[in-house]
Amino acid sequence: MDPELADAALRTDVYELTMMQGFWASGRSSDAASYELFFRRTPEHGGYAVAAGIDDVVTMLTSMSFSGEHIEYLRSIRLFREDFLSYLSKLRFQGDVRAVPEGTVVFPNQPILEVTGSLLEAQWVETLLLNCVNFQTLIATKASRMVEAAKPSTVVEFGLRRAQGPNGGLWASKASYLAGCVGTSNVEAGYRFGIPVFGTHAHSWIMSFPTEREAFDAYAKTFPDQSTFLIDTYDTLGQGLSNAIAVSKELARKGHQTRGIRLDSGDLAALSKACRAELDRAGLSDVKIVASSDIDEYSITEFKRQSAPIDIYGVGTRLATAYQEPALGGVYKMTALYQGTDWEPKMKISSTPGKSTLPGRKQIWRARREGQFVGDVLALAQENPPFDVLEEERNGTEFEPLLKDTIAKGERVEEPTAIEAVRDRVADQVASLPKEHRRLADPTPYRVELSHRLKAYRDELFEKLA
Ligand SMILES: Nc1ncnc2c1ncn2[C@@H]1O[C@H](COP(=O)(O)OP(=O)(O)OP(=O)(O)O)[C@@H](O)[C@H]1O
Ligand SMILES: O=P(O)(O)OC[C@H]1O[C@H](OP(=O)(O)OP(=O)(O)O)[C@H](O)[C@@H]1O
Ligand SMILES: O=C(O)c1cccnc1
Repeated sequence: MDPELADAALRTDVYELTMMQGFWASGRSSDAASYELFFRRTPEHGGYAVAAGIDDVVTMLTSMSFSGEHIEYLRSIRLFREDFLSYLSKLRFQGDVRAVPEGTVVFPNQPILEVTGSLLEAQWVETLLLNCVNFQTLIATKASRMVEAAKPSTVVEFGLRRAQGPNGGLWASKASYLAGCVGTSNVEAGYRFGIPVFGTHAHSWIMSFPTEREAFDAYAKTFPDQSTFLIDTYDTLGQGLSNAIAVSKELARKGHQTRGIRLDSGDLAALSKACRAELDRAGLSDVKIVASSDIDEYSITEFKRQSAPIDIYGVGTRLATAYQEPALGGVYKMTALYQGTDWEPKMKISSTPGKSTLPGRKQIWRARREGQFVGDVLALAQENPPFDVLEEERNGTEFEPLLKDTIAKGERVEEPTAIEAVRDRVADQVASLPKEHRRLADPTPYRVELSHRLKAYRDELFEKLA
């Protein structure tokens, strides 16, 4: 198992543990509750998000337990009763989880994941699942925006060195790959997840030789079929480009093929045009142009507008840190409580518009017509497909329930999906979302409706509580 996922029992806020002791001490350890994870707003006012981190949550929930050392530590902070610590040492997550499949395109206020189990267990897992799904969804969404902007060019993720710590770097590489990046520079991510790794070389390589030409020659000698020359250390369109062309021609004479050149400063659009023209003139049309340096989906759009012939974008900081909006505000809220014999709906009422929650266990029904998503309906879990809500869409429309059983009584329902299959799913999901919801500027909001029963349920409970 991935070491990041192996030891998650303490990946929680201490208030979860104090509440757990409270439930336990008041004899409520086995009272059941249902919670759902959702976010209220897509990052950067985008039209969609790509759900990620779900499979990792399933792995953590089905394997986590408090070790002897964990219990020792909890004892040392003098908050917990000895008999409660003994209870914790045997605790396993035994609840149920329903979730959208990893890589599903999702929208605000939809339950991405639902936990149903004892109050105590559902509280235990809150923080770790928010930590995992919020970050990976944030990065998968950011990566998807960049990959969409770059098409038909491709995006390689270069973020590890400026990511938020080693775990931030690792999960960013994974989320970026499943959202459509073609690879990463992060060797640990390659090792852990089987993601293709790519790389060029640094300015320091050039600077370590007396001349740029010697640096290129030495690299070409070591990697005759794998070289991408960084040409901007001294004079991009002067010696940089001509050295790269000379070395590439020599490689070609010996039956080898230079992969590319990399531009890392200056006007990347103008430079890429000049480089493309010179490379083509030299018979090196197969040599690709890689651009890097603070690139994001906005500058990629700008490069495209300027018809920059950039084949590959190397994107680091702004992807791995989701630079413009570095957190997804996903939350975990109680929707129902099992009281004696029946489920009782729960909702939080807020004076802030949009912050009240929707009560009850739910299902998301996604309508597709001719392969394209036309809208979603949030319904109560036990409802039949709410065809009546998207009435005008009914002809030829297929409704698919998005929340699937992923954990049943603490056991994984299905093996995790291979990363390549998740990547294919993301590609299919994003392609199924009509273009107007995908554009960066003022995307048309995707249609998400409530079923009549869910609306009535909410209004009734609101009347009762307000
Ligand atoms: N033609 C272009 N259109 C839009 N953005 C561009 C274009 N060319 C470069 N950029 C972006 O402009 C910024 C250039 O920043 P800046 O001038 O600070 O750095 P630089 O050219 O990389 O030089 P240095 O590496 O010396 O800091 C980068 O974010 C780059 O991606
Ligand atoms: O700009 P980002 O999107 O984060 O992409 C990664 C950046 O990291 C490297 O620069 P760095 O200055 O760290 O090393 P270098 O000396 O090899 O250029 C690389 O040259 C890119 O500019
Ligand atoms: O391989 C590269 O070119 C690379 C890797 C990490 C960061 N910047 C560039």
